[in-house]
Amino acid sequence: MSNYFNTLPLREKLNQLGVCDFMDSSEFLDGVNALKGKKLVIIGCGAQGLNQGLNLRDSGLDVSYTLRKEAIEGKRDSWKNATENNFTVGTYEELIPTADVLINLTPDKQHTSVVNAVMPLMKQGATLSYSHGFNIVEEGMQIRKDITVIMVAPKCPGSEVRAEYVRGFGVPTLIAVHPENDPEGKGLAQAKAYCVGTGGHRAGVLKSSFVAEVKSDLMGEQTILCGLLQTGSILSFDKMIEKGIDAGYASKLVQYGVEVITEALKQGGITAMMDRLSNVAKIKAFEVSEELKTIMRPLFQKHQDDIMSGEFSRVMMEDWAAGDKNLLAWRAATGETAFEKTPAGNVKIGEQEYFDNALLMVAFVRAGVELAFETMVEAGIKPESAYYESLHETPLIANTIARKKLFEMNRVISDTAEYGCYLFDHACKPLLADFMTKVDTDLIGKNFNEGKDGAVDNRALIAVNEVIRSHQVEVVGAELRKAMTAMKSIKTA
Ligand SMILES: NC(=O)C1=CN([C@@H]2O[C@H](COP(=O)(O)OP(=O)(O)OC[C@H]3O[C@@H](n4cnc5c(N)ncnc54)[C@H](OP(=O)(O)O)[C@@H]3O)[C@@H](O)[C@H]2O)C=CC1
Ligand SMILES: CC(=O)[C@](C)(O)C(=O)O
Ligand SMILES: [Mg+2]
Ligand SMILES: [Mg+2]
Repeated sequence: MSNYFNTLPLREKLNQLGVCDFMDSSEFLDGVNALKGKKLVIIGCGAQGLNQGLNLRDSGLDVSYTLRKEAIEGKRDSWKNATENNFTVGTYEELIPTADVLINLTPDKQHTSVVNAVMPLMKQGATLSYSHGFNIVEEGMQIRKDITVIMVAPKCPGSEVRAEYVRGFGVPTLIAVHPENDPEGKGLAQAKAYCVGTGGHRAGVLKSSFVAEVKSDLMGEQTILCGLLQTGSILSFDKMIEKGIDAGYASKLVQYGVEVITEALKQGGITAMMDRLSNVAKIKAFEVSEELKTIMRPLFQKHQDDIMSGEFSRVMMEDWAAGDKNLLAWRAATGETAFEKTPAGNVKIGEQEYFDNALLMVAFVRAGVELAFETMVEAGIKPESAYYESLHETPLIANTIARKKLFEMNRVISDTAEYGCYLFDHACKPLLADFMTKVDTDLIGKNFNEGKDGAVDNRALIAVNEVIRSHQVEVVGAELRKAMTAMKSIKTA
């Protein structure tokens, strides 16, 4: 097997990277019909497996789970997840031959061995589905020619796939049919129905490609979504401790602050988030974020370049082969950070205080979202896709941090995302060392407006507003949010 993307001629690479059609709600009028009465069998019952299955069942589809023997015999968590939710669970031999659609929701590092094990058991003309195209794109997995291969990739953690559905909304989703495996031409209709089943169609669906999904998904998770939220949280917390801010307060400000701040982002983009600050504070946060963008841009570009060339996946697969040596060491190190070890204090922090006392975090979010968006678009990812992957998903990741800090984020996201998150974090912290020496408690820990009379230069303010509002992520975001009429507010701390 070899990297599928790298075997393509440039013309075809560009062609597949550029596949991105926003699907109008009228495309989903047929609901889940294309899958009604069909047998959906999910392999794996973890973050995506359980939550997608719950949504699909609530949408009227027939869902069961197949697990490896050891998981069933050992009554592992995946077995408990499925049985406690009253799903039928069976071995590969029992369930796979009955599946019309086999949904592979095992970790990416297991895909080659799992797919090789299940393929001989699949019936003629069945469909194999993925929620991330790594195995197809980066490893060049070959699937039997009678099988239809589709992807339905929710742009968010599994827990939030469920939470948004229960709220009556959904999460933006990328769907695709692998061009090498669409023998009957039914892939797209099935992917659309699947998306209705998870609720994705209420938030926005892009007709994408395996290639475009992989090259954007890896970038988002490594940089703004997980990597930078981790770096920003740790640096913000450490600075407050260094400057004598109460540890319980600092812990709470960061843990819940990311959620409060990014909730504004989700509702109204960077503009709404920045508008939560006073005018003086906004100008300051703008300047800080511009500086952060300058410092971090080369790192964002390196991540995107390594993702495009296949270097990232090559190195990560070496770690898979080494029994996840780096992943496990980095996971342990994250657990030892002072931020993780300091519980949120029992102090009241008002909603507005999360903005006023944390300009640095607002600046990190603006810088990270814009950089991820810009870097993806420069690399050939379409703006709509880049928007979902950078701006819309950030609050959905922040929700996991609010629950149980970086531990919870890294537990819920895929191992692939977790690996990339640590990789970025380890490179980013040293890059920001000089910058952080200049940061004081006016930017993180105390109210920036305190002791200031609030006066601003009108022209400076107008110029800052103009830069923020005219950024392409804001323009495309305003358009995409028009389709999000069912979006709900999240109750934050
Ligand atoms: N995590 C997320 O939120 C997101 C994940 N994705 C994608 O979804 C897919 C699933 O990821 P995720 O939900 O994180 O996975 P998890 O790690 O949460 O769950 C994996 C499941 O697969 C089972 N499993 C693990 N190894 C094997 C194996 N060798 N053979 C059979 N079953 C196995 C596990 O059960 P057991 O070990 O008990 O057998 C578990 O139920 C990936 O492709 C990922 O990229 C996409 C978007 C977001
Ligand atoms: C949550 C999600 O979309 C990620 C970050 O891509 C993943 O977990 O792989
Ligand atoms: Mg993702
Ligand atoms: Mg991912």
